Amino acid sequence: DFYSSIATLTQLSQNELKLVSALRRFIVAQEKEEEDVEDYLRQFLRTTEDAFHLLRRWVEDWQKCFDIVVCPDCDMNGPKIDFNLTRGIVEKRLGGWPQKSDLDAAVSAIFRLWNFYQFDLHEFLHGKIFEFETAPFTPADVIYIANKAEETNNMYNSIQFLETLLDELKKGKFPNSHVNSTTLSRIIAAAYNRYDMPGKSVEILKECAKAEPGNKRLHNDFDYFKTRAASKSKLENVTAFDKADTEDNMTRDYENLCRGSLKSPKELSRLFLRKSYPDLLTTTKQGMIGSEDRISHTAWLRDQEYSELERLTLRIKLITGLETEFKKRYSNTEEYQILNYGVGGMYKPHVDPLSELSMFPAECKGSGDRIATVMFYLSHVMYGGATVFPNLKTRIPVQKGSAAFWYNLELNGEIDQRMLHAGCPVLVGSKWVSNKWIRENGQMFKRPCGLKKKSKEKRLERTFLDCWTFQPFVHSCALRLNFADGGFDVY
Ligand SMILES: O=C(O)CCC(=O)C(=O)O
Ligand SMILES: [Fe+2]
Repeated sequence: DFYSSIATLTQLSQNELKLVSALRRFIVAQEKEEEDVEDYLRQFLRTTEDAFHLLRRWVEDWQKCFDIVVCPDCDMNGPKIDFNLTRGIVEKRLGGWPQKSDLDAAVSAIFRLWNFYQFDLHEFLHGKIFEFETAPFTPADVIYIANKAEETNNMYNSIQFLETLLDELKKGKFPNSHVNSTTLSRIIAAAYNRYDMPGKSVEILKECAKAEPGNKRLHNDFDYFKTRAASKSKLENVTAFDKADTEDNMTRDYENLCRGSLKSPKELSRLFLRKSYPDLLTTTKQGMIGSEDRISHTAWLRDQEYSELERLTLRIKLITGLETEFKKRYSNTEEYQILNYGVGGMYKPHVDPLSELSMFPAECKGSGDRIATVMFYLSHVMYGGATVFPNLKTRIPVQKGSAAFWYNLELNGEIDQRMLHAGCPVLVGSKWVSNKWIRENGQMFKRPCGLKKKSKEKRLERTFLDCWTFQPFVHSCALRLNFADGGFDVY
């Protein structure tokens, strides 16, 4: 899986440079021999950085280059052998070539981001998302993306992309397009027809049919859709393309919070940690989750691997008043979990307790469930990526060096459903976070349990969800907690 993290995309990008050099060497050698160089190969040597374009190049365009250069029945000369060798080395280094599924994931991410953040599609096609620049799309890219949407039964997205492209083509915003607006209108009309809306197909083609009386194909289509529309007994459901309005309140709150429309005073809290660990994923054991619920890469770090982590765990103990020691058995905490989300990466609403003993790591088998979560934000994200709590209507924006703390369990040990939370999709940037889950074991006198759910808590009762503010440059463990509601504590 190459898609779900910026770290792997960066790897692709770096390795691509090697391929580009080999291809350049090949072209130079061809030119020296005064042999023709295919236009495709020359044009190909442009680079862009976003996931969709990067993956499209790897999955489709590079393949085409290989087919041209390393054709099965042509002689393998020096530069050809060199190029082919480089391909083999790069493939080996990457542990496999990016697959169509990676590209599909990048396309799904485009839709997810557009649905979440509702950026302007017209601007997006020209490489603009809010104030950010990305690579512009060609009409062929947009048609490719729309086809993908249709393949996954998402006609709404498909039609929206195509109609936006048509608008832009008509405005002359794609001057060098190989697709003209009549061809695109026919594509859109056919899509409506597949969705059993031939009336819409007729409407789409009306204008070009008038303007191009001699266009036979167009008129064939037009007549066909007219006949179909006339034979349809009932009216077309023209609202069929409205965005499905089936979302429950929780999902709506989740999306609204991600857009930032429900602000919380907690946003004012900031925590500055002295150290972050941006490069650890590549040096320790790795895993990845590419499920529907979570799109990110994961690594785990034991406290003992870095002395900084041991100190950090001690800090958590001092702040929370909970037992945090990491032990081989009956551990009070889990290893540090490091997560990296790329563009489009996210984590759907969930609660952190695992409930099932079989999912517990060995050191926590007898440690009870995740009583509390401490989550550190290790990177800035340019847009998106907030952590949101739909039931509390609260969001914590990403702020490098800050951390959030919350209890997952009620005092009687039941899961506290208020703490349902989610990681919003990253729109621009790369999000790194780290979780330290604190277990029930050892907290007996630290957070005494009660028989009832709402038994009164002795301390930190205001802080079932907190963002921490570390004043920068405080000495190791003497830190100050700045509660969002104005409270102030010194440890
Ligand atoms: O990335 C986030 O903001 C949330 C992560 C999270 O909830 C988790 O890892 O359990
Ligand atoms: Fe979580």
